[in-house]
Amino acid sequence: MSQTLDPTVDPSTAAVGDARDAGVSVRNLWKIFGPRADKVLGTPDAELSRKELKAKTGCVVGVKDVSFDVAPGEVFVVMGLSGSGKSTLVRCLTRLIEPTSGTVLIDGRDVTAASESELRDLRRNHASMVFQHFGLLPHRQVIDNVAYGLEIRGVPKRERRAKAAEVVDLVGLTGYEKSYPDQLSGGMQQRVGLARALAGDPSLLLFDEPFSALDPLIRRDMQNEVIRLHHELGKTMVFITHDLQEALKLGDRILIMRDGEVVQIGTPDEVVGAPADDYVKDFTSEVPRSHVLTLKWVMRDPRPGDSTEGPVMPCDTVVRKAAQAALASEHPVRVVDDAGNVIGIVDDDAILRVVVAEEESH
Ligand SMILES: Nc1ncnc2c1ncn2[C@@H]1O[C@H](COP(=O)(O)OP(=O)(O)OP(=O)(O)O)[C@@H](O)[C@H]1O
Repeated sequence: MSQTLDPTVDPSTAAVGDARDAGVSVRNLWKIFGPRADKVLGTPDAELSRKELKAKTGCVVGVKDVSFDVAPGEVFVVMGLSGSGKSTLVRCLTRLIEPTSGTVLIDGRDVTAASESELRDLRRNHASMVFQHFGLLPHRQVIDNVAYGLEIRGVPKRERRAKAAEVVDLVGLTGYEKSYPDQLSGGMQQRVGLARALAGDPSLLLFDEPFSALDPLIRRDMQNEVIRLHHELGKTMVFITHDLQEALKLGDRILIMRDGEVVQIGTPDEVVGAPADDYVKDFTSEVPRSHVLTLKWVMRDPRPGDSTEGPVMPCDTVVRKAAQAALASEHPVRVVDDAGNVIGIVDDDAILRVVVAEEESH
């Protein structure tokens, strides 16, 4: 998909000035719920575990010192178990929940310093949210649900209907413009929610577990829909899920949260190939590695006597995709970087080790 940021740069130490080019930039974000929450920060209590802090002060840490950047056009997934702080984090981005401290920039604009009217402008025109519960207006037809945000903005009827028709078409709902929400299946209602979010042409889409309540097959369709829309529109997306498969499928990078904190930020292959700790390892243990790991993870250094006749493949080729051609060739695969330089060699047994280990774990 899009270009990812350099994972070796620790976002918590990168200068905020660098963040102006990011689609979203978050620095040292905290949200503490409870009485006198703002008194906790800057004291040793802030270092307590979530459980200890709750016992001592009655406050709950929703988000704890979180920093990250999302590149323009990137799909950034926030993943974690229930209660890990995902919803709080994404709501802090547009201040639907007021952060206790920290900064958030969206398209270079400082959200944390924005006035009420600037916030309204941000939510209407720049950052749209898609929720699990669609929040559709039951007495309005699809077309008017989709156009609702434009209506609030004061866009004339003819213009907003034309724009709504365009996005209804984009999400595959042509023919249902005059239907009412309760005449649609869950998946179709979610498409209306998507269309509504897209109607204002925001640069950023925020998804809060939008597909969790859908049947698995419909859910897969909707994930594919998001991928297709991303290819077509290239918008920056922050997508929350507790489902690792969904995270791996959609994310250019994944942020894994636990108890309000960041445990790891990485590309899907980094999260599966080099989990930051046992928590991430547990999460990823069921993942079919050949579907996620790229040749970069299984190649060895080139040696002088290596055959130069094997197939050439880019280092970001997923092992499963490489397997057939690799195993069919008598010569090992030559792995190349973007410039076409051979940076590694993949022998058959390296491929088989991944594939066989996967078979054994199932
Ligand atoms: N308004 C609130 N007041 C007090 N505590 C809250 C509030 N909202 C959330 N919390 C707490 O903050 C923590 C993070 O909650 P959050 O809803 O962000 O997690 P989540 O990862 O999105 O979970 P889920 O997947 O279940 O929605 C939880 O411990 C939750 O109980």
